[in-house]
Formats: sequence, structure tokens, C-alpha cells
Amino acid sequence: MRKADEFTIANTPITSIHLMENAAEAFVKSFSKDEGDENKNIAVFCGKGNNGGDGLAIARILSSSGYQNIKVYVVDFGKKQSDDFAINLQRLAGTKCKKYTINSLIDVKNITADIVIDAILGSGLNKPLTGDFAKLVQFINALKAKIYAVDVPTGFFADGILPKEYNGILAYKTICFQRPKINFFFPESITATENFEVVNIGLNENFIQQQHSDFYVIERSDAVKILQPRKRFSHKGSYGHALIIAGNTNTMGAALLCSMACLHAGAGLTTAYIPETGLVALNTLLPEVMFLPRDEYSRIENPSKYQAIAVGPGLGISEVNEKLLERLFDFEKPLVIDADAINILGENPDLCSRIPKNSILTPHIKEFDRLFGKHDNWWDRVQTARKQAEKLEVVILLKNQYSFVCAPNGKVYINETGNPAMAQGGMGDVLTGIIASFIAQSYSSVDASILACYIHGKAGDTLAKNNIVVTASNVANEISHELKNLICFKK
Ligand SMILES: NC(=O)C1=CN([C@@H]2O[C@H](COP(=O)(O)OP(=O)(O)OC[C@H]3O[C@@H](n4cnc5c(N)ncnc54)[C@H](O)[C@@H]3O)[C@@H](O)[C@H]2O)[C@@H](O)CC1
Ligand SMILES: Nc1ncnc2c1ncn2[C@@H]1O[C@H](COP(=O)(O)OP(=O)(O)O)[C@@H](O)[C@H]1O
Repeated sequence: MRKADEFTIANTPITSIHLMENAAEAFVKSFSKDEGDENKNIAVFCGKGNNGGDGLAIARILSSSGYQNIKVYVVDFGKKQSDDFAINLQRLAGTKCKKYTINSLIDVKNITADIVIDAILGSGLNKPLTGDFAKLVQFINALKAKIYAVDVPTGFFADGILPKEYNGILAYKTICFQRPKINFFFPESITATENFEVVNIGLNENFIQQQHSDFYVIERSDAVKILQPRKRFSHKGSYGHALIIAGNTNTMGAALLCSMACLHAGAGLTTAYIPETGLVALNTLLPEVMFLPRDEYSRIENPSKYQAIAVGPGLGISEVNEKLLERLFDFEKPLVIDADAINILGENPDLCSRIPKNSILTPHIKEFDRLFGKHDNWWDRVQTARKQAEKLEVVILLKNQYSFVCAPNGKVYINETGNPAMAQGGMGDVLTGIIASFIAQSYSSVDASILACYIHGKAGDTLAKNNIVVTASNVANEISHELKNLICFKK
């Protein structure tokens, strides 16, 4: 972002002070949607860097938009002020905002506020908060006001490992500029900010797109680009045959959900390789899906007839299933590997080197740590996922509220769709079925993972508009509709 600031300033008529004005205006636009009451007491805390400069401009714009009770507190603990901070301090002079300076903690005693705008330190944070900064932040948190942070909550690192003990601002919402900070996607960030929103401030988008980055947020346009329309004169053979190896006596539902999702995501043919005990349920629930009986003596006779094989949901951990997995590896065809198939790998790490290239592993956090070792923070976990994806030449789709698709070339695609209504068993089985379906339809492993993650969460988002909980089968049933919506955006 810093490079994009510099590029935009150097190559467009926009100056840095203009950019700060854009940022402040974008902040106010978002803030005033949430906080329409112009009579509330608003305290704007400003450091002396550019984050503080934003805070000063925000205070001025709020005041000129009709907010009546704005107090600006300039935090002056002896740091040098930035040029744009100085300009905005002058511009504040003609407004109705009341300005105070905090030179030491003695100056904060009588402060009260309904709303705090935190513009003390932003992305310039280069070390954890200590001394007066830490104490001031503690004081602000104790005000029990609703805190809106500008760009980054003071004390929160935008990237890198987050300290175990967070002592920064506890924001209700962070309104950040142009791109989300990578650390907002990790669960640890919930202590720093309950919500975040990204606002456009007019940085040069072409330049941002051209910048090298290993992290990409998946956008609807990416999914639209990947998704291919179904063709005239196509037939079921055009959309591939997927084999779902899943289910066991007590977990047959996993196989059904996975097969159901595979069907609704468009595979031409789907076969469930499940124990005989699942046959009646399969035929009753999913008459379109074919059955291949699975027991310890059965074999997949002709693996080449399947364009995609998914293995793991509700499979069970046993020696028989370990042998089954090994035989699948011998086919040397990319697999979708989920749930118990990952747990089997966790118990037999030597098998990892035999995973066929371009396979897709879809662990949730526990499966991931069982396979690759315990991690005590998400930054490290994602770094391990990236390294292992490169080393094993596979896609690792690390599932969470925000999922991370780690490609074999080291790139990480972050999925933002999905919501807490989806936090229910079987949801991952559905994701696996969707991926298998896309692989059967000839999408690459990376594209299939990106598209599946996006559409899975999007289906959940649509359903959550009218439901507090959405079940896995509801999501599976919604997939085809979401794909249809997406294809409408294709030119
Ligand atoms: N081009 C621009 O002018 C733009 C800048 N923007 C704002 O600029 C911010 C970044 O501004 P700056 O780079 O000036 O940095 P900050 O305003 O975040 O921080 C100011 C200074 O604080 C010091 N500092 C870092 N960690 C500290 C700690 N733990 N305790 C005490 N002091 C510490 C550093 O020396 C840093 O230079 C962004 O977060 C955003 O709010 C936006 O206005 C967008 C455009
Ligand atoms: N709060 C949430 N926000 C977004 N996605 C969620 C949320 N809770 C669950 N999901 C999604 O649901 C899936 C759960 O997968 P998993 O834990 O493997 O489920 P199961 O093993 O029960 O099938 C993941 O794809 C995850 O991203």
C-alpha cells in the first residue's frame, strides 16, 4: 500500500495531502452510515504521523457535515510530526472542533465520549506499544465508548506474527484504506477489531494489480473469470465423472452431502463409493448418483474412467482405509483429500511424499495441525501451508472463517465469502463435493479450489439473509443457483 501511495502521488495529479483528504472523506462516508446521530460526543485521538493527519481531516469533515460535538486530542509524546499532519492541523483551526493536546497522561483525566475515533498510530506501527502510548490506549479502551479505528487499530500489526498479549485499541470497527490488512483475516484480530470495512481512497488500481504480492483476496470478478458456461451440444460426458470415496456406518451423511454438492456443482456423472449400508439412503436422497459398493475386499477397477476422485469425508480411520489411500496414490492422479484421509496422512506422515502432484488437501485447523504440527498463531500456520503446498506441489485449502487457498507456486488466495450461520457439521463435506465436481469439469486444481471456496461461502451468504443457521444440505442445494448468478456477470 505504501508503494501504491507513492506511485499514485508521483504519477497522477493527486498529491499526498489530496490522498489524505480522499481517505478522510471515505472514512466519514462509511462512519456516517453507521453513526447518523450528529449530537453524540465524538473524541478523535490523533497521533502526529499520517494516521493522525487522517484523524484531523476526519474531524474537520465530520464537523462540516453537521456533527456538533467533536473534540480532537492531539497525542504529543514528543514524536516528529508528518508534513500532512501539520497541514491538517492548520486546516482544523477554522472549524468548530475543540482541540486539546495530550502531553502526558495527566491530560486525559476528564475525557468522556460516546464514540472514539482512533487515529493515533496506523500502518506505521513498528514495535509493540509501551510507556505512555500503552497507558493511553488502556485509558481509551476503559472509556467503554464505541471505537472506530482509522486504517488500523493503534497497536495492531497489519502483518506478521501478532503478539500473544494484545495491548492495543479494542475497536468496534476498523475502516481501512483501499485493501484489507492481511492480519484482519486471522481469528486473533477479533481482539483488536470486531469488524472491518475497506474503503476506496483513489489509489492507482492498475499499479496495485501489477505489484508483486503473495496474497490475493478472491473477488467476484475472479470467480466470474474462472467459471465457464455450459456449452451447446454438450452432454453428460462433457462435464466429467466424479468418484466420491466417503462415508461409513455412522457417518454416511458425509458421503451423501459430498455427493449432493458434487451433483449441484455440475459434474456430468457422480458415483459414490460407499459401504453397502448406505445404498438405500443414497437411492432415496440422490437418485442421480451411482453406487459402487465399498468393503475391505473391493477395488476401484478402472480409475481412469473418473476425471475426479475425492476421498475422506466420514471415511473412518483404519488400516483398510490407509491401504485404500495408498492405492489411490499409486494411480498418480490428482485427488481431493479431506477429513479422515488427511487424518490418515497425519498418522502416517511418510505417505505425504506420495500424494499425487496437484492434489487438493482441504484441512480445517485441527486436521492441519495434526498433519503439519501444532501452531500457536495463524500467521505461522499460513506460512507452513504455503511452504508445504510448494514442497508437495499440491494445493492446500486451509479452511476457516476466511479460508486460505495456498497454491503450489507460493501464492495465497483468501476467501471472504461465508458467515457464522454456516458453522455446522457437514459444511466441509459440501465444499469437498464442489471441488471434486469442478475438477471433473476440467478446471485446474487452483481454479477449482478458488471457485469452490467462493461459491460455497456465497451460497451460505445468500441463505443467511433469511436464516440464522444454514445447513450443509441447504448450501449444497443453493450451489447451482449461485453459479447461475455468477455466469450472468460473464460478458
Ligand atoms: N499517502 C498518505 O498520506 C496516506 C496515508 N494514510 C495514513 O497513513 C498511515 C500511516 O502513516 P505513517 O507512516 O505516518 O505512520 P503512523 O501514523 O501509523 O505512525 C507514526 C509514527 O509512529 C511511530 N511508531 C511506530 N510504532 C510506535 C510505537 N509502538 N510507539 C510509538 N511510536 C510508534 C513511527 O515512528 C511512525 O512513523 C496509515 O495507516 C493511514 O492512516 C492514509 O491517509 C492514506 C494515504
Ligand atoms: N463462520 C464461518 N464463516 C465462514 N465460513 C465458515 C464459517 N464456519 C464454517 N465455515 C465454512 O464451513 C466449512 C467447514 O468445514 P469443516 O470444518 O471441514 O466441516 P465438516 O467437517 O463438518 O464438514 C469450511 O469451508 C468453512 O470455511
